Amino acid sequence: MHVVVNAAQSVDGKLATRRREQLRISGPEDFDRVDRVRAAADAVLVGVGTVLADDPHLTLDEEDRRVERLRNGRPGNPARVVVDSTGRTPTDARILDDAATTYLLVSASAPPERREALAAAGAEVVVVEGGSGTERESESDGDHVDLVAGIHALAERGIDRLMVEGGGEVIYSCFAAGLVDELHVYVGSMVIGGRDAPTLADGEGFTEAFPRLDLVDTERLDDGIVLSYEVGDGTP
Ligand SMILES: NC(=O)C1=CN([C@@H]2O[C@H](COP(=O)(O)OP(=O)(O)OC[C@H]3O[C@@H](n4cnc5c(N)ncnc54)[C@H](O)[C@@H]3O)[C@@H](O)[C@H]2O)C=CC1
Ligand SMILES: Nc1nc(O)c(N)c(N[C@@H]2O[C@H](COP(=O)(O)O)[C@@H](O)[C@H]2O)n1
Repeated sequence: MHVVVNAAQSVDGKLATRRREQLRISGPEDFDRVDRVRAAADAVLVGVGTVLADDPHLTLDEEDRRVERLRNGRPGNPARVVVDSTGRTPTDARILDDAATTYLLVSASAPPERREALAAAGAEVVVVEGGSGTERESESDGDHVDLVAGIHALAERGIDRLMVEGGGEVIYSCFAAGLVDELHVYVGSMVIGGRDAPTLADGEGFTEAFPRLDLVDTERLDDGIVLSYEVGDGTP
């Protein structure tokens, strides 16, 4: 599985305001780049925090890209994935419409009635059992789906290339589990501030074994810059 993380942040590293309201950090040029990254992916994954805050759709904006995918024997839109331990995704969330397959990765603690309601609303609910650990961390408590096992379940469903679009809790967990191959960060020319505003990587935070990144590209778009990294093997 190849995992690409993409996010837009302010200069001070925030993904949104302290109120967790969706905020336009980038502009049309960057949204087009994001659309290209989505088009190359088999699935786009977010955490339930992002679904509750933004109600994203996560489909392709450009019809030409959908047509090209169909021509190549792929679904028009990539599948959508929500990491949602207890099944908090609203049944009327935009992500559950019929524009693409939507997988909800829940943990065994998700109440059966929520699983049933979400399946009835169109989701393919996948119960992720606690799996094997990784070199860094494996999480499978009530609030955290084991991402290693979750990614394995997605691979079994034919997903080879996964784009992770946030938010900060899930991005941190992906790094903590050693799953990230590429990181693309759009840095918008603004300051958001706020100690409680979500950042690119929240969660517990690292105190050692910090993931090391190789800067492989920079690109000026809109009034900001895209930084593209490959994730190193952990040696400084
Ligand atoms: N600027 C940008 O590019 C983006 C900004 N955002 C912003 O980020 C905020 C949402 O981010 P967060 O609150 O961090 O939520 P999140 O989207 O990272 O979801 C976190 C939730 O997912 C669930 N979860 C299940 N398994 C998990 C695991 N293994 N690791 C982590 N979480 C797991 C937990 O319930 C957890 O509270 C919103 O304000 C949204 O607007 C979100 C996406 C992109
Ligand atoms: N790349 C990017 N730039 C911004 O300025 C943003 N605010 C975001 N936010 C995330 O994009 C997703 C929206 O998806 P749909 O347009 O609904 O398909 C969502 O996850 C936002 O948090 N991204």
